[in-house]
Amino acid sequence: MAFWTVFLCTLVASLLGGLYLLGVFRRRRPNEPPLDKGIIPWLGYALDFRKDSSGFLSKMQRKHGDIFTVLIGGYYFTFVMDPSCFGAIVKESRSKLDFLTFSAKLVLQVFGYKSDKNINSALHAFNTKHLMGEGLSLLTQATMDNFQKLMLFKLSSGEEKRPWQEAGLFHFCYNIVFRAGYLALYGTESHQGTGNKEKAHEQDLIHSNQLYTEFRKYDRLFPRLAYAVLPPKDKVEAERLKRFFWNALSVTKSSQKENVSRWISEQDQFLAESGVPDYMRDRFKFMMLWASQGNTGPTSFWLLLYLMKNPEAMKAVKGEIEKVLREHGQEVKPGSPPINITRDMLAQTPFLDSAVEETLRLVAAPILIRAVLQDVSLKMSGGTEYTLRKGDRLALFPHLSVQMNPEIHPEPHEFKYDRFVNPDGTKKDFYKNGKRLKYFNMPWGAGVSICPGRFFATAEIKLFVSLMLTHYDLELVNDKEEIPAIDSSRWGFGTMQPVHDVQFRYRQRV
Ligand code: HEM
Repeated sequence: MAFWTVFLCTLVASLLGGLYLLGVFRRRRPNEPPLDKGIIPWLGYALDFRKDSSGFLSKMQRKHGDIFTVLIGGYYFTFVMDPSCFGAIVKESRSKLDFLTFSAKLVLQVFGYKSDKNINSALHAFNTKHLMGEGLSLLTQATMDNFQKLMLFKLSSGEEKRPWQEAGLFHFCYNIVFRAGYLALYGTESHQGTGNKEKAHEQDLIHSNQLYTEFRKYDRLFPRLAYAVLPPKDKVEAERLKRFFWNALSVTKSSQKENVSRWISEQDQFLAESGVPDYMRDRFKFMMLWASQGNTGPTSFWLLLYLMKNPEAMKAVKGEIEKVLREHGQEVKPGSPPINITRDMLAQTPFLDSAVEETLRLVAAPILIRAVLQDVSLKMSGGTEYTLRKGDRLALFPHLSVQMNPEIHPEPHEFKYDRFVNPDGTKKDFYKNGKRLKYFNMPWGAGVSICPGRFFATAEIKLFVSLMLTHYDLELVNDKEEIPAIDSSRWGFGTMQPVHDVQFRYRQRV
């Protein structure tokens, strides 16, 4: 009898526990945002969210308004779509809204990197030192040198025209920008041993191209890897690719490189001094490769495509670059050396800046996530105050709530190269309901996790596009071709990618 009582109690307790975990008992409390658990226990809206996050969130916003809590794969996410309270969220103390809890899980899953809170905080100093300020000039110059190596081939006579070549624009931009960025950050082949500079240079071209090819394979698997929904065959491939990168960027291989950026070398040295084992340092470098190279190439593609589809924008941006070059005594003509664009010169291009920002507005779509460590209260612009529940996650999707919001950016689907600049070159202000907004474009995230590479990324994109416009003749193979749609399986992972490539022709001028 006693046995059956214990058995039944255990069974009931397990059943209740199971139902609790599936979210069956969760109810909306007073002052909490509307709660929507969907119809599938535990999974909730995971399938809809993964298929097309933007479409799903847009539907939820229409149904519930500017704040709502949804169940996605066992977690309750509260999405806040009202930009006027982003400031309060971003500034909330880390003891209440924490970025690291969520990101630590993700980076372990996708890069095999086990992060440590103290080390993470200490690494921020290297970002400030080398990706901003003085360090940025060095990196910009290194990137410029590598772009020249990859893109500009000297003609012996300086007279005859090179033939037209055809390629996929997305592939072309991603390939070149990835390789220039990779070589600038992770260093070039050492020629100390052989003394043969040409051979080392040749090796850099081959090696960086191989790395790009493997990177793209990983890139394609990335969203499903992050959602942990890869089928077994792709899982094996993802593991192979991880190992490939850990090995290619390993401590042993890096020691044979020269010109390694101080951003990479000093972070690595710090990890070593903090007692992080070699194999984990390799994984860290893979994570940095992903962070630094996964978005810049795709953004350059979109910018170049938007310019090629908008003659007025192309004329303004090209004219601006040529003017800056002229003012610095540089000209693109037969026999002249390739142009050299410095960080100072990049500071004199307000229309190109605006075109970059406009491109990011259209195609950069991160989802910013914080773990709610204590109950938090949040006041919306309409005055209603909500309580976010401890244990849930808070999420922002600025692409929908800010960047494509017609109240902030009229005709949000249009590319307007000068959207962010006044005719006199100063930056424009943006408003919603008559109130000036601080957060009107958020491609880089915000607050503690804001992208530390944003200035470098902008410099890379501007260098690449400037070189393409000044040294190459460019045309679309079919100039009537529409701009391809965005691949909706990648929302939330930074810059979006197109559903297909666009063929173009290019020819180096001189
Ligand atoms: C167009 C190019 C880029 C875009 C759109 C972009 C976007 C972002 C975003 C949205 C985040 C924050 C993610 C979050 O809050 O969860 C981020 C983080 C980060 N980005 Fe970028 N990024 C770009 C280029 C770069 C480059 C070139 C570098 C380095 C050279 C870089 C380094 C990083 C690092 C290290 C983090 C992690 C920061 C942390 O965990 O605190 N990014 N990036």
